[in-house]
Amino acid sequence: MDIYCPVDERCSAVISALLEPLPPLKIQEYYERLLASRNCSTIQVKLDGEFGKGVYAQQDFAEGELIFRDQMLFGCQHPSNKIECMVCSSCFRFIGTVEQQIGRRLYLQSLGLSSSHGCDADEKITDADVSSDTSDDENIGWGESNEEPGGSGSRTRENKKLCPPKEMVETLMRGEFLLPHSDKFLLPPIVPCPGGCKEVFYCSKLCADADWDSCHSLLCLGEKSKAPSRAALDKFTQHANETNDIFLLAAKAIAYTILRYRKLKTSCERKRKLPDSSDCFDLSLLREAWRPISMGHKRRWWECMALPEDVDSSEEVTFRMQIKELAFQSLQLLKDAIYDKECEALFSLELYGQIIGMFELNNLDLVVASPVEDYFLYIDDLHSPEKEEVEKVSHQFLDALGEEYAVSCEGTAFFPIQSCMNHSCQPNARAFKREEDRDGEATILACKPIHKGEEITISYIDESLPFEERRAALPDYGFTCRCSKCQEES
Ligand SMILES: C[S@@+](CC[C@H](N)C(=O)[O-])C[C@H]1O[C@@H](n2cnc3c(N)ncnc32)[C@H](O)[C@@H]1O
Repeated sequence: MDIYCPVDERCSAVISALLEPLPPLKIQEYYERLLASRNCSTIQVKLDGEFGKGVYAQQDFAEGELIFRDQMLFGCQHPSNKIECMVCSSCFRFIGTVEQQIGRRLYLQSLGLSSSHGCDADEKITDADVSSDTSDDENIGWGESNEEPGGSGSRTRENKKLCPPKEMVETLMRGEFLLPHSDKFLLPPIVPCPGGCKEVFYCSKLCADADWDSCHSLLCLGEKSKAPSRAALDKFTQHANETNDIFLLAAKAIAYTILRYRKLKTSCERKRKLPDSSDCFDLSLLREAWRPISMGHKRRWWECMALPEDVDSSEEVTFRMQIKELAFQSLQLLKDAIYDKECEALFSLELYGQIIGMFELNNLDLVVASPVEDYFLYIDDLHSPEKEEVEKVSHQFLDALGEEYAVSCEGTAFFPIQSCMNHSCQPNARAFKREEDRDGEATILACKPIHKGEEITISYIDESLPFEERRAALPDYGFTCRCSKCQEES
């Protein structure tokens, strides 16, 4: 039996209005304004081609040249990755100090929370975990504090990596113990959430305020949260962490639209010198608030999701229904948490499915390299005898961190311009982070010379695969490739 969502029925006219495509000229104008606001004149988004929107070169590019960097609209770090590294929740730069990054990870590792210890990867980490008094040292693989750091007599436990003394890890976390040469790898400070939650941190007040205004004020679990029910929000977040973090992105998109709608309405009322008509719904303002999301290529999540390999095609209908039910469960939890009467249509299963489908079809992996890696590589490059001296201090931490000593920040994000780039199995560009790209922006580089006017394409898959394998990989993106290489090879 299909799922019945009463909001779908009540808000059908508003939902249709929000999903109605804009005329091509309006779409082009939107991207012209977006690119102008970012001072980006090297590219253009047009609707000329075979596959809807596409990105086109406005100048020649040499091989290897930067074409553009794209600021994300919504992004999140994978919950399990939050254990491994601490980054700004807005721009995804690493924050704090190299010592704090190492100390925090060793501390959480000792609690058995690090994924490298096979713990539940989706376990929620809060500042409270980091600062809690762990009196039960029996469960922890600390080295004895009175021994030489990393000395052979240190106490270890089965399946635990050797950890430096607990006191040393704690002083490292508190910034009281400095590693040699760490001053060459300075990071922005840790700025707490303005709402008082211990779930997110920032690199600056600017990032904290921007995220608060954009969506976090409605999704914060702290005391100053504007969410109507923090308890319900907690349940929603737990459900997303346990099932699929794509729901966290969908919540950001909905919170963002509600907050934009409220701001637009307030400024409109001020301009018109109207009294505060707080419950008078204005469809044109909701459409305006929704515009950045309306631009993304969309389909319903449960319809566009590729069938996993372990699901037989005879089970397809059941599988898609289960996915739809999962989305409905998540939506009910979100609705309990941040419901807004005027924006009720955003809590319809139809729009929720379309938003998640948009992330499924367009998202790019978010990867930011770790400064901990830079630090240990720098130490490795030092010359004797300084290298040996420094390693006496640094190696105990490297050993304790283990093989995966420098985990990158990993997550998923939706980028407004990059998501307009079509796929080709012979692409002329690629999304690739250079050494200097240390934040969450997408970086698009030319991988061949590109001439002004040419369409800029990337490959969504490994384009070196043979035709059949490429064809098998693309259903994840919901289409069959019709690029010139595929047309020739088919
Ligand atoms: C990430 S979007 C790219 C932007 C999209 N053209 C738009 O209008 O928003 C991916 C979608 O574009 C279309 N597309 C991109 N590359 C294609 C290709 N090589 N062959 C066929 N369709 C393609 C498919 O509909 C695909 O689901």
